[in-house]
Amino acid sequence: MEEKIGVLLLNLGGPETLKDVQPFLYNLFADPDIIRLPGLFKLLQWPLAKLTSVLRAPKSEKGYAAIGGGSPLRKITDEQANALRMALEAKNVNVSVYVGMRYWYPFTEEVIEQVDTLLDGIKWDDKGLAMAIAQNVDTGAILMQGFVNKGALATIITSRKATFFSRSRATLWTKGETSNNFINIYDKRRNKLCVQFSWRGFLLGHVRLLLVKLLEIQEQIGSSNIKMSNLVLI
Ligand SMILES: C=CC1=C(C)c2cc3[nH]c(cc4nc(cc5[nH]c(cc1n2)c(C)c5CCC(=O)O)C(CCC(=O)O)=C4C)c(C)c3C=C
Ligand SMILES: [Fe+2]
Repeated sequence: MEEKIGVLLLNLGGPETLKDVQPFLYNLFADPDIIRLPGLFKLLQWPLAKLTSVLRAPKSEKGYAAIGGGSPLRKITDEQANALRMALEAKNVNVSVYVGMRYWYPFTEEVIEQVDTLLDGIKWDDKGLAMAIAQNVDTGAILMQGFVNKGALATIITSRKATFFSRSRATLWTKGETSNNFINIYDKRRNKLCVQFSWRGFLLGHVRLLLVKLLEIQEQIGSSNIKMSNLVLI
């Protein structure tokens, strides 16, 4: 059996939007490795983390607003992961590279869980690719059709943005990286947008499966929660 190597790049994470700043600071201050209180004062760790994060958030938000509205840490770390993945693939190393963060998304624990299950369940073609179609959950309209490799899929999981593998340029590209018109992927934990993955090689064999998937999604999150902007990546 071919050896498979997984590389997990660990970083701390940073708030991606201004709304993330206070909960991010809470995660940071609640960690005794960052702020350690002696003896019984330990019991105050969480209330103090809450208080200081709320007090500090407005000033930090101003700082983040000045640099584009969020931390660049995740983008930089994702880019490092992609560069590493491509460099190892160029050396014919069968590798999957992931990013996990300690204080913000993608949280390390989640990444480990999701990535394993998903990547192993996909039938990759002989070039390591699978067809991916982004579809509006509500209207059924196909928005985007492309190919993904393991790297693109890992990026989708960690960045929550539809990312494809460009066969002509042999690189990953995230839809919207120049236009800012991203296809966002649902994250149950934040209850934001809707996503379901299912991967098959052929578009035609897909339609029925897709309908089944849609029904499943509606059952899972309740049709009232599905907005026009909700997308499904199949
Ligand atoms: C009491 C204040 C703070 C301590 C102590 C502190 C220690 C500490 N922080 C990191 C890593 C990060 N901190 C980040 C942002 C950040 N940290 C604080 C405060 C303390 N950090 C604030 C208020 C903020 C928000 C930004 C700001 O307002 O200045 C980040 C995120 C960086 C990003 O890209 O957004 C990281 C990462 C460590 C490792 C550490 C002690 C070892
Ligand atoms: Fe800090």
